[in-house]
Amino acid sequence: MADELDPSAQLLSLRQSIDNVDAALVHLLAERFKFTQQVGRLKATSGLPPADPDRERQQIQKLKALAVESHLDPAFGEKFLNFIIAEVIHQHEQIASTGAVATHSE
Ligand SMILES: C=C(O[C@@H]1C=C(C(=O)O)C=C[C@H]1O)C(=O)O
Repeated sequence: MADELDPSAQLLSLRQSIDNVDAALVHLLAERFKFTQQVGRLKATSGLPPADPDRERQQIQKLKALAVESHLDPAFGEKFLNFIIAEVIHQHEQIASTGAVATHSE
């Protein structure tokens, strides 16, 4: 257990767990963007608008309830989801106008 170790070993162990969570978040976000890009292509070929405010409101409500259950600040959960959704809408606009999402690799 991390709390049986000296402080520097505890810090290392906790940071390894944080790194694992960060890696999982990146993988989950990459999967989410793969699906949202499919939605973007479907909307573009069907003439649907990039944003769907009703769906966004439903998602925010669901996520805030989940955040409360999970002892996460619901205001933070809302900000986080809105940040992701804004990027998704931007990508949907790009797909509608150019047919693809601009890629960034560093
Ligand atoms: C992915 C969609 O497009 C947009 C992005 C959303 C999201 O990232 O969850 C939700 C609603 C839309 O504004 C969708 O319509 O489902």
